[in-house]
Amino acid sequence: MRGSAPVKTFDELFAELSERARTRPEGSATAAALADGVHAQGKKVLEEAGEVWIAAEHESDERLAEEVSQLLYRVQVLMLGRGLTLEDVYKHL
Ligand SMILES: N=c1c2ncn([C@@H]3O[C@H](COP(=O)(O)OP(=O)(O)OP(=O)(O)O)[C@@H](O)[C@H]3O)c2ncn1[C@@H]1O[C@H](COP(=O)(O)O)[C@@H](O)[C@H]1O
Repeated sequence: MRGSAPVKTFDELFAELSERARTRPEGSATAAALADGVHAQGKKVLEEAGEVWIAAEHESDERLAEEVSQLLYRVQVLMLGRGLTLEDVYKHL
């Protein structure tokens, strides 16, 4: 995640990634991750979850926050890969 980017919410990121999924612009990390398929998207979720765990036990608050942001990103990519909406998830909260 780019540290100097303006702050955005979970919903705002999902809207941005949904647009990337729709338009698939060249150079988009999201478009590439979506093209990789659900198996690869799931592996990324697991990888980032492991990094969150390690950061929680051994690293700074800032590193942990960065890893959590990447996990949230990877979860959103997986949701888009499977065609889930935020509402599909929020109804279970
Ligand atoms: N928040 C993120 C974000 N978090 C992580 N990543 C991607 O995940 C990569 C880092 O993941 P890893 O730790 O797995 O990295 P790595 O395995 O060492 O490197 P890779 O070979 O996977 O790139 C970054 O290089 C990005 O490609 C993200 N890519 C995009 N976003 C946001 O998504 C939006 C759309 O981005 P684009 O799709 O690139 O336009 C923008 O707001 C971005 O800030």
